Amino acid sequence: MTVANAAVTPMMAQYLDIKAAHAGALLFYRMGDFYELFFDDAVQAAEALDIALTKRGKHLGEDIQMCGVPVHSAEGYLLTLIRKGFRVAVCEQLEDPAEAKKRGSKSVVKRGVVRLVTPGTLTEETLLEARRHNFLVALAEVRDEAAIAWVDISTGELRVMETTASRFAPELARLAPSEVILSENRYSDLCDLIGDTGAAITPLTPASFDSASATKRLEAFWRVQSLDAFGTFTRAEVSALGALIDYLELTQKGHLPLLRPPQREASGGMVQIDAATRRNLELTRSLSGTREGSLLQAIDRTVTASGGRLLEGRISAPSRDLNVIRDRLDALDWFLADAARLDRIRSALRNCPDIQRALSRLALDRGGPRDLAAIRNALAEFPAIVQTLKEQDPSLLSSWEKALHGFDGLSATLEDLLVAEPSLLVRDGGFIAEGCDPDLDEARQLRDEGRGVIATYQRRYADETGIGSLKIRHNNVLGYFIETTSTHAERMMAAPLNERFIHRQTTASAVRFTTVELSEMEKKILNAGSRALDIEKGLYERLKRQVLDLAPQLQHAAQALAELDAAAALAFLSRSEDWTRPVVDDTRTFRIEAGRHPVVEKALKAGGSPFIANDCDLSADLGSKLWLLTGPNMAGKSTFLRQNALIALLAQVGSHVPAGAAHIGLVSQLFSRVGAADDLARGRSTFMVEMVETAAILNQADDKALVILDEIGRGTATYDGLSIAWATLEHLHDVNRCRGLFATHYHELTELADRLDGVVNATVAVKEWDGEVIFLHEVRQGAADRSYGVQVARLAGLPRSVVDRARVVLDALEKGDREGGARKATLIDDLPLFSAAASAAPARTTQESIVEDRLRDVRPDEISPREALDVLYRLKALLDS
Ligand SMILES: Nc1ncnc2c1ncn2[C@@H]1O[C@H](COP(=O)(O)OP(=O)(O)OP(=O)(O)O)[C@@H](O)[C@H]1O
Repeated sequence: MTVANAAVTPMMAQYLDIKAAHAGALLFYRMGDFYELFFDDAVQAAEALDIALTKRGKHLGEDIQMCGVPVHSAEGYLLTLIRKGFRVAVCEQLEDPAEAKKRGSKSVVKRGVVRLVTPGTLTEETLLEARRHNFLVALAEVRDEAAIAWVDISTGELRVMETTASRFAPELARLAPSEVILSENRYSDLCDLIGDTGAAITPLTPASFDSASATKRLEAFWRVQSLDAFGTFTRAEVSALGALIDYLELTQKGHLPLLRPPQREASGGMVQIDAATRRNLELTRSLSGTREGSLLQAIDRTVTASGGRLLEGRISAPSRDLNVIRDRLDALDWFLADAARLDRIRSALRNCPDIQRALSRLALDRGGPRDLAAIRNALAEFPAIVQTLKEQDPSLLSSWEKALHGFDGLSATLEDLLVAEPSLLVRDGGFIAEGCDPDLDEARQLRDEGRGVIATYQRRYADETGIGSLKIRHNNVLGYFIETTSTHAERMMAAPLNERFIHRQTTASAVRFTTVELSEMEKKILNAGSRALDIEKGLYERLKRQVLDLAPQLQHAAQALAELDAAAALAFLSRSEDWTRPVVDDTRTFRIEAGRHPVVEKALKAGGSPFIANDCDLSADLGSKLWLLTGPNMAGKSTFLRQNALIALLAQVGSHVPAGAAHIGLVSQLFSRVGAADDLARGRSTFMVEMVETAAILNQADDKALVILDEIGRGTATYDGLSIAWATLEHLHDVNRCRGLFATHYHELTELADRLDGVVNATVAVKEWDGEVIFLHEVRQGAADRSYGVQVARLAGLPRSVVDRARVVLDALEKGDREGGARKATLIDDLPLFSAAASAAPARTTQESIVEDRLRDVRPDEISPREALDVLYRLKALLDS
């Protein structure tokens, strides 16, 4: 669209044209050293960034709102805007303003959008989390087929998976993308589902998803005759991949990222875990949404960012392939076998910067000398790593070792040419080492000598004028200039000094001059400086080309480093936390001896308390095996449930496990639910959420599933809840025939153990002593005798009157239950409403018992009179407390 409006200045016309083509984004319009925003963009950005909103001129009679950010600090502002859900079109000047002037004084500098910054297409170090992937996901459907493709352009990873639309939600939960693209036809149907993941949603026209043109687009992108070179893809998969490439072309404006060929992922290859289970087990994020408190955080010992990203991916998608699991376990054991070897590899890896992200920035032309140095520094560690891996045995390790060869030439060139700590940006120069290029050395010498000469000028001018405070300074507007305070202005501007010193500027406190020789020397310095920079730029381009020529090999090597790091980190973890290698096979065994919860154990350890290990056996040759766990609140039921799920998951990640021994028959699906938390944001009640989630399990779990249900049914009236829990257990047992753990406060359910084969009662033991519960955290066979809720409430600090009253009500209810429904009502009616004080007697007994207990330990014959007095005071204090 061209704006033909006489009242509009040429620059404004250009702005409006560009803005019209990028309506959905804030337009960062480059003007000199600033990115300026106008109109509504300015209003939104000023508010989001908390910067000043100003006005400049008028457009169609209205003030033009405006704000701006300096180019050199634009990244920080971009980050804030992206985090707040904006997308930004970066519009640069495409020519030197001098060029524009040549076309006439009114000509506008050519400008164009060079990049559309969106959450899923970031590459800058400052905009990304080092240890997390930044996925852009495409959801595609072609007739009955569906597919999901995802790319992290900051690492080059590209994958695609055939799926069904009903599995979009769990896959999105696994990938936790920053941005999801989909056809605008499906926007309204899928908007909520994607919104739940917190990702930005970008609808595109259906043309972006057209599978026929997608094939051509993909073939052109990888310059191949046919996609068959990468495998066979369904039409939906091609559509999803094509849409990703289309969107990258749209956002990257000609700078295409370095992507590895698409890899197909089979959904059957990994344990299926839905969003609620992930949340509930706090796999990579805790319930509060942060890494803190998650399984990942508790076990991540990787020393490189790419190793960290790989581990997160593995925890999110444990394998169901026995060969994969065994290979990973073998690699881990190889590291464990030799402590020195493990430490050697980890210290070499620690020095390896993130090659994947450096490469991606170089390919997109957003890199700089520091990215070259990152690759150089990583390459320098390769020989030591290869040397260590040479002692290998496991097959996985030998393939990693092979990936690290073939970089000697590149490594030597980077070592020779780059300085130890180069600048971030090419334009800052100074990153090429001395002695590499005679022309560069000469230009630098001239420039530096010139600077030295200027220092001698300053001394000379001070002598000549007799002004000791005279200085030669430099700024971008005037270049080099001579400056004196205004007190000397008159003398400097009168004969004879004014013949030599040419006046340039007067400011409030100073006057500025130049001389012919100073201007000439400045020209020389500038010429030499820009010549040096040009030479450096040329060398940078050459080095970049050399690196990018080896990009596929470097990506492969980077992947090997990440794999090595993940294996070594899990070995290190196993060694330091005393974990064991699990047996994983294709049976339906599930036997864990002395299992622990890695996160709870870590928290307890920090507080100096031990974690009580527990066994669990859900092995079943045929049919179902379910443990029904009863026990008081706070006894450790939820911890026990989760620890068994996590141990199975870790085993299938290919990790050792926090247990004395573990034998896990492959788990296909993992489900974990807790009697619900409210989901008010989506307008669903506690109970509704609980039932929707339970329904999902009952409809999906197969006989290889592991199901963990924690107090299902608690969100409604007792008898309704009990009946639902009862029927759910029966269904899991008879229909799903899965392995599972079911924690409940409904003691009536324990009767099911007599009726259903394969249902076993277990309880978390407590000791009751003098009206107090003591948690033993030991899981034993059998059912809990009662729930101790009132005692636990007391421990929580409920007022004594309330606890006492609760005890009276509980007695009445239990008595009523024994004597029949009608009798219960009478008993409750009979309860004296204000008798809490009267019934406080038992509590008093408790206090006296403690005193008695202490007294029993006192040996009067063995203590001194002084100690006896102490005991007396302490006993008295106990009585009064
Ligand atoms: N095996 C264990 N060894 C030591 N401490 C444990 C163990 N299991 C649980 N705990 C401690 O007990 C606390 C309560 O555990 P958990 O939440 O699992 O109990 P719960 O029985 O599920 O309680 P509720 O029924 O109230 O939900 C934990 O925070 C932990 O500190």
